[in-house]
Amino acid sequence: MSDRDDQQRSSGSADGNGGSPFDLDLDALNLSADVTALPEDIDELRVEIDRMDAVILAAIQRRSAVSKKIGAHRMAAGGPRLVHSREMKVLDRFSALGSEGHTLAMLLLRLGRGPLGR
Ligand SMILES: O=C(O)C(=O)C[C@]1(C(=O)O)C=C[C@@H](O)C=C1
Repeated sequence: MSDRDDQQRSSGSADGNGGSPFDLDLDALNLSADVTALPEDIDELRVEIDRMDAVILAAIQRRSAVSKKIGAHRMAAGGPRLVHSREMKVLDRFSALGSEGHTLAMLLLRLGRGPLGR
């Protein structure tokens, strides 16, 4: 079995990306929600929390910047500030997290487009 096969198996999906259509090497970031192999030591677990927060923060900052860039392009071309269909897709995506996913998705959208009504 190849290393690639191993990666695909360990991530638990056929494409090795947790169902993502993107060519993301999520295995390299070690993002598996299976934490059974982690130590039981709280200090060590907190190091992993801190690492995850760094990844999440960087991802949110990049997402916000990309979203602002799209918005600027669209509005410069005379388009609308918001695209409802795209926002629905984001909300749907984060419903994987349950009801709090909606709150998180709304927050991500707000970070990208700025507060409404300005
Ligand atoms: O996809 C777009 O057109 C965007 O402007 C990005 C984005 C987002 O952050 O996901 C932001 C504002 C829009 O209302 C819809 C989606």
